[in-house]
Amino acid sequence: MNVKLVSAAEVKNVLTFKDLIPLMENALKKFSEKKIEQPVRTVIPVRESNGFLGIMPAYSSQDQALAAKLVTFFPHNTDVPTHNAVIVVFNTSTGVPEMLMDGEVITTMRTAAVSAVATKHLCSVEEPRLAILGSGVQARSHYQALSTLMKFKDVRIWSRTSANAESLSKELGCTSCNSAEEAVKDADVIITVTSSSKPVLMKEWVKPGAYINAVGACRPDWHEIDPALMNSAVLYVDSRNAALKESGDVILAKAEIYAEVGEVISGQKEVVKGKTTLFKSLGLAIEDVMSAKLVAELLSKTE
Ligand SMILES: NC(=O)C1=CN([C@@H]2O[C@H](COP(=O)(O)OP(=O)(O)OC[C@H]3O[C@@H](n4cnc5c(N)ncnc54)[C@H](O)[C@@H]3O)[C@@H](O)[C@H]2O)C=CC1
Ligand SMILES: O=C(O)C1=NCCCC1
Repeated sequence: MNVKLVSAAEVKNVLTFKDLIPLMENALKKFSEKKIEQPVRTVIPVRESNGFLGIMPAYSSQDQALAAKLVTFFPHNTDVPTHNAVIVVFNTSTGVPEMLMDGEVITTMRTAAVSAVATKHLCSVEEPRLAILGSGVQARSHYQALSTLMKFKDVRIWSRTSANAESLSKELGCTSCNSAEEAVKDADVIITVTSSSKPVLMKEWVKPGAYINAVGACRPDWHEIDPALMNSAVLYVDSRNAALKESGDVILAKAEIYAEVGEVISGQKEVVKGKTTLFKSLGLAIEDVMSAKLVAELLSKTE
């Protein structure tokens, strides 16, 4: 077996949001058009660490892309990232494994790119006030991704560790806030990217008509969003099947799913305008598979 290893540095060198955002838009569209082979991910709990191993395969015949991501989430990690991943890329004619690629950078970037796509379709405010709850890897990548699509009137960041919020705010040229309520006041776009298993965003703090990218809380007994907010917002998801199995935000609130964001992109569903709107992101294998194919193509051009 002759498998090419692709490091995180090599992925970082070639992957851009300029390429990734339209690619994720196309991946979400194809997923909701049922053109993708993808089960809901298998999750192996590692209870001693309150973490898990996720197994995420997908295949796109149209793109001749076949791969599987193995991703771990250990929320209490301090010296290493809380999320680590590898992607195995297979030859679609023979099934022979061809690449073993870093999946952490791809996960970091593709997740933010998906939120940027959802924001483009579901938020109509020209120069929004942005609030970010959380100050980790996804907080930074979400700011970077959305900044490629829009300017912000102002940006406020809250984190349970104020020093981390201050540090990221200084890095990005934003304002750090001492409470989530202060951060989201009058915000047009809110991004929740915490590892909290209890709500960090309450309905009464959110301006009517605001748009929320809810990215954390990927287990059925974890939630980031106040159930009252889940039940008052127009709810979009990346995958109905994944949301109904994995999303505590949806399950615990018994919230009604209006549409997959891919159904909006493909024109199967109209956007409901003028109402508080929430996109619940869980992460789809096809996002990783298409990202890995792009990285492989970009790397081949540099050889
Ligand atoms: N939807 C998707 O496709 C993906 C979702 N995620 C999720 O996004 C979230 C953020 O991921 P990363 O930024 O990579 O993690 P990270 O570990 O880099 O950052 C986590 C952030 O959450 C905060 N936090 C942790 N526990 C908290 C609590 N109990 N209350 C309030 N804040 C708390 C931390 O202080 C930190 O600011 C995680 O829940 C992760 O599982 C991650 C990758 C993909
Ligand atoms: O899609 C992913 O990759 C992940 N989603 C939820 C948190 C773990 C990684």
